[in-house]
Amino acid sequence: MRQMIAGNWKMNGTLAGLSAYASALRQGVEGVDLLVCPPFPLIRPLIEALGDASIWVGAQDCDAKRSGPHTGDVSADLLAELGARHVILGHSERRADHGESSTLVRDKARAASAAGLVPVICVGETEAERDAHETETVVRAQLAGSLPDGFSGLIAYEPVWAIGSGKTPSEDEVEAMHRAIRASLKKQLGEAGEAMPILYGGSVKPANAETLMRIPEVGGALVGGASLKAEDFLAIASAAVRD
Ligand SMILES: O=C[C@H](O)COP(=O)(O)O
Repeated sequence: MRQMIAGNWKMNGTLAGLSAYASALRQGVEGVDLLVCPPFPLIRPLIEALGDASIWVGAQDCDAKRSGPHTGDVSADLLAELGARHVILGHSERRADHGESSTLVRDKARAASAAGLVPVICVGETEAERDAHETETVVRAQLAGSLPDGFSGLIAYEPVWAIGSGKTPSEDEVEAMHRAIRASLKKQLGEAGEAMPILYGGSVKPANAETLMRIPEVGGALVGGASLKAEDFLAIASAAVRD
């Protein structure tokens, strides 16, 4: 199955740098789905800079409510109107920095789906939870709490300790967690859980992408730091499995 390589710029990127990035990305990579999630203000300019290239643009968060007196928040409906196609939800940085619970993530996923966006829901254990051998329990609980009934979208497994650290789990560990997530998805969603893409995220780089993308049940990557340089992002995409 075609893999998805998604870039999460986090709080990085500039308007001034968009044109060069988009030109480089427009060279593209065949047979792989590409998604770039810049900060909110860059969504529309990036869509325009990418023009007719088959590259999706998404957001890094949305609010759970459709509209109203919520200063500083951004609705899923507005993101969809801007042309965003996906929205990352429940990233560990949102869960940690903004105290987002799985219940809130679930409500955001509902709002995103209602607006026609494709949610990419993130789950993953901290280093302390891993050391306490609680990885599967934590991730199962996050899935149970974060996915609305009838959820349709993607999952990203991101061990928190692997994010931006240069460390990754072993291939066996990644495979075991992706299989555990698949089992949870089937249990929660039935048939819909069987084919739902499960991305891996956490220190994916051009040097390790080929190894990671060939692990069974890995449906692509959610890339942070390495998505900021178009050449690195494309190198990772080149390592993805073709359809
Ligand atoms: O959303 C992306 C992840 O947090 C991974 O970030 P990273 O590739 O910089 O480790």
